Amino acid sequence: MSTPGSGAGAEAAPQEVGAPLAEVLRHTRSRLVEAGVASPHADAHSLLAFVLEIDTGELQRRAVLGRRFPADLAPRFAALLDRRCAREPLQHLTGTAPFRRLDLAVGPGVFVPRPETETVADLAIAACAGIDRPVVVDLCTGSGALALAIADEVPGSRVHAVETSSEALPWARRNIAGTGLPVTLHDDDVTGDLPTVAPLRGTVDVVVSNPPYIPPGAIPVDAEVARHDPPRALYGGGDDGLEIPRAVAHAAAPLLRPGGVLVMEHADVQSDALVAHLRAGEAWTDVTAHTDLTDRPRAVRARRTDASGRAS
Ligand SMILES: C[S@@+](CC[C@H](N)C(=O)[O-])C[C@H]1O[C@@H](n2cnc3c(N)ncnc32)[C@H](O)[C@@H]1O
Repeated sequence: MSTPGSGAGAEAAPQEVGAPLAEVLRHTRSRLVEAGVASPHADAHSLLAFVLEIDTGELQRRAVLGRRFPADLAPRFAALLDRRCAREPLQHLTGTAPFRRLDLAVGPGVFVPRPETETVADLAIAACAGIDRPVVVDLCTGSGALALAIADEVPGSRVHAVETSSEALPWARRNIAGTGLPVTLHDDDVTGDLPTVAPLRGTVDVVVSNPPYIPPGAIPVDAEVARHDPPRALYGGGDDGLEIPRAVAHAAAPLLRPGGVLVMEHADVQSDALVAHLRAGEAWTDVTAHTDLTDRPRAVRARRTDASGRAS
């Protein structure tokens, strides 16, 4: 079948002739398959639902699938489909990314929050259990995903978010304003002294982070990631990609109170190295590796010792 954007004289795509939505979905899915999109079925539903301004759930209903595509929406849909086939992230096209109970605004300049980071949020939220009005710091916040999820799910929490990228900061600001959740945003660099959060030193209950951690040589395979996630959000620095994660641990130690908890995401191959790094220092105890939903070790959790090196 010919496709929109495939040149002069091309056969009209089903949406251009007002075909039933089921047929438009099939056509969309096959274009996405041809383009090498990893999730063609889900993306076809999301794109079509987005343009029709309905829920993806509604698109599953037989009565809805039999409806004809509104011809006036065809140019917009064709343009979005072409962009998705050129491997622009779906979330940049719809302008939002779901993260736990939130829909966050995302686009060029900010990292798109990933489902696996929801497990990291779980660990941080669990670490807040039983603490009255816990103080939480999210280092390398990007869109604000972890900070906002914790503010949303831990009532009474006082959450601070740190980010250094001038391109990412406006997205975090926008999400904080859009959700109305109590998160304080700091423009600061985790590789420095973090003066903006210095007043919190020794008082923080939980530090959470999904920092950049990809080693320099490991080019992401997905075009969406390689071309559209900001390089600063991806590459962790050093031969092993752990320069920034180590800086995060270094910055977290003075912020946390004795007994406070650090939770940090990393790549599966980095688990042993990061666990060993934290165990080697005096700042941490109870250092444990945690798996994601596919059972790969993707996060480390550690407890702050007291000044004498004991867990409090
Ligand atoms: C992998 S992204 C994660 C964003 C967000 N935490 C999430 O899970 O969606 C890493 C973030 O760290 C930020 N970052 C990189 N280096 C930093 C630094 N030295 N200080 C503070 N933030 C930094 C990047 O700009 C990016 O937003």
